[in-house]
Amino acid sequence: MSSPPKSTTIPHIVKEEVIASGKWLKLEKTTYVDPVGNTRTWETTKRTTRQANAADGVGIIALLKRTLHKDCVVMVKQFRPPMGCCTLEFPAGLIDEGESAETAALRELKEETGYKGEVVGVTPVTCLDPGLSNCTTQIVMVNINGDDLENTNPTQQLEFVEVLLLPLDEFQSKIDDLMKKEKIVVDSKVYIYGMGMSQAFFKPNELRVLKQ
Ligand SMILES: Nc1nc(=O)[nH]c2c1ncn2[C@H]1C[C@H](O)[C@@H](COP(=O)(O)OP(=O)(O)O)O1
Repeated sequence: MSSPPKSTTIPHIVKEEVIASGKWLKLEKTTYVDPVGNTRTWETTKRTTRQANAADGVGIIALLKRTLHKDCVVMVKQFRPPMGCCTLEFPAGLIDEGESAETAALRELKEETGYKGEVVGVTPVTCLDPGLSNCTTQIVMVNINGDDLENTNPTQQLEFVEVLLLPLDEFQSKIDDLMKKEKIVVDSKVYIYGMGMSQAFFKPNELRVLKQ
């Protein structure tokens, strides 16, 4: 015998109480009503730095294009305190006050890698880890003319960030090689991009036979 259907409600936030706050982050107790009308709580982290009507930060998929070279994705390796080890990530950073995602992306790319790029696309605001935090990002696609004089000997402004160039057509396998060689954790956006690239390069027709 099936149980009677529960009434459905539009889930919504009731209140947000700050439990702890630091310079960069705060922890809140979020009280909300769930889809069946029950009032519940959730532990939520938020950045204190978010600018009005903007994502918290940008991630940058930067493609270095040079004559007689394979196109390479510009990656950064750095020690990340929350992980307690080095990570492999797309260049990224927080959006400053009054900045657009595009401007923040070109600024962060220059700071972290030394390259000067040109924006060719930008995603909508996307969430990063919605079970943990309200943190959002916009991913900005950037092309870098590696033949341009200003990009032939790039000088980064952050000494603790190592720049790695990974060929686009071997992106996933180069990452797998790196992970075998050293203790490094790969950002999930990066690995998923690699899986997508492998699909596009090596199994481009497989998707067509799949039903929606
Ligand atoms: N959660 C954080 N804790 C900190 O102690 N400091 C933090 C946090 N998040 C950002 N920052 C600091 C570190 C940098 O000095 C600035 C700017 O970071 P940005 O380069 O924009 O972003 P990432 O490259 O993603 O660190 O903020």
